Amino acid sequence: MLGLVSTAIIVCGIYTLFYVVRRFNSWWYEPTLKKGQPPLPPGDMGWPLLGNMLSFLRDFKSANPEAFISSFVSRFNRVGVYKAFMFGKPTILATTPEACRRVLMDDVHFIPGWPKSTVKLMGSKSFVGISQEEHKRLRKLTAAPLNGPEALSKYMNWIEERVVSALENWSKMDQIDLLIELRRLTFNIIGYIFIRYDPNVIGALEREYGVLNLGVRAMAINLPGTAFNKAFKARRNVEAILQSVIDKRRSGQEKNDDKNGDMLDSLLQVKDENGRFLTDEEIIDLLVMYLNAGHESSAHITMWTIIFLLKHPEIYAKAKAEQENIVKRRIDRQTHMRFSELREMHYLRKVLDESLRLVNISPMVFREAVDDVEFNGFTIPKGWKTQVWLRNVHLDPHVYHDPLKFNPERWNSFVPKAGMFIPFGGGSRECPGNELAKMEITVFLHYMLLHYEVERLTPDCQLRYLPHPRPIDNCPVRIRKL
Ligand code: HEM
Repeated sequence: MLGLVSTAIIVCGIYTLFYVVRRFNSWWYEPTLKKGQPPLPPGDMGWPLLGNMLSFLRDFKSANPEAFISSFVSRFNRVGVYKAFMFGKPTILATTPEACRRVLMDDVHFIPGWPKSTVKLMGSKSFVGISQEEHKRLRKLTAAPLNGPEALSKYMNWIEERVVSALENWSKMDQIDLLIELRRLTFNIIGYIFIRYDPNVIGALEREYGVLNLGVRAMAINLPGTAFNKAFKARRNVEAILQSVIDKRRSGQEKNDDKNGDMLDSLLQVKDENGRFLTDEEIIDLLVMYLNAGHESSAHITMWTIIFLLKHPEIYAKAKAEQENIVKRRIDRQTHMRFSELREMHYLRKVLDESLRLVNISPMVFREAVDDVEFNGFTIPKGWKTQVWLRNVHLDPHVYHDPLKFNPERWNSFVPKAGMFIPFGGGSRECPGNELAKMEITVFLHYMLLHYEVERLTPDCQLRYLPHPRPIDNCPVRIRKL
């Protein structure tokens, strides 16, 4: 009898302890709401300190990353917002088009809320760390010279030259790791736009970025051997390289031979309303961020579009036929692409949109609520991080029919409502390189489809989803000229 009682006490004790530990984050972090205020969204704040990171990492290391958000939807219904605890902070997960749109478009109540690791690696003076006013000013300075039609038409032929020469070189090699080579190519392009072309500097930077990027979505644990620690060292090396580029440019030792100047020239010359120039630290942080954001995603999306095309020969054939028709319609013997031809590539545009929808290079983007915000009968509390789950919106069967199917034809009649198609984020923080990225990828596909045959050597390779979705072997391929 005594034995039974003590067993019951131990079981109750373990159960109570488990319950207390499991509820700890809620008790500790959830604010007391004012009378009449809607409740916090439903959800699960996981374990103390770790929160939901273990299940996030488990699902994103599995073959089914969708399980992470699905577990909230199945337990708490499709309400669009859930409470959680991620990257060491109480967090709201926004998962439907309506919720994502609300957060992305509301600059008054939401500011950037990137994890500490991202801010440390990109720099507190880059877009992920500066105030809204400063952000507006620097966006204005950098976005149009990068992404506006005039800038794009200026960059197009240079990009074309790089693409043609890369494909030619790759076709002479037995095989290449497609992602690694595409990354090199896109880094050359963004490097040229920002600091013009010095192959040694660009090559050294590109190697450091390979390491830096792996730490961007990692926990900010700076211990020897962690992804964050290695990335932090790479960031220091990048800083040193960029500082020497700036020093040479300031001292006139190294002149930019293009009379129009590059982005670094603009950043060195710009003054704010009080006549203050940007400091080297500010310029370096901006460059670190732009050079990173400006090559990784474009390389990944190009690789994935090629993978999808190879998997679907009928779509490949249609995309190729469109490019052949465009070339046939040229009245002169012109061999270069024309900027206006991009607008004629209706089918390729659908192929690209479908890749962007399926790949979700950034599963989510990060904001923070600066005030209590009401959404859908719930309160998003002031000071909480808010993750906008682009990935979930794009792969949600309530939004897209048969969402895991690569089907460019879906774009024939489907016009997405606000918040339904957000591969470049949205609002004042929407990707400032979106048109440049689409142009780079389109130019690449134009030449690949017309003049090359690509064979994927390991089509069944396992995938990895963090920090970005990719085959773990970086997609070896053989490329042959037709
Ligand atoms: C297919 C390629 C690309 C994809 C899918 C992509 C996606 C994104 C996403 C989702 C964001 C976050 C937006 C938000 O917070 O609402 C972003 C931000 C950003 N992207 Fe891109 N991007 C791509 C290419 C580029 C390129 C080529 C550049 C530069 C030339 C670039 C520069 C940036 C910068 C600087 C930001 C931060 C913007 C800010 O906070 O104001 N991206 N991108």
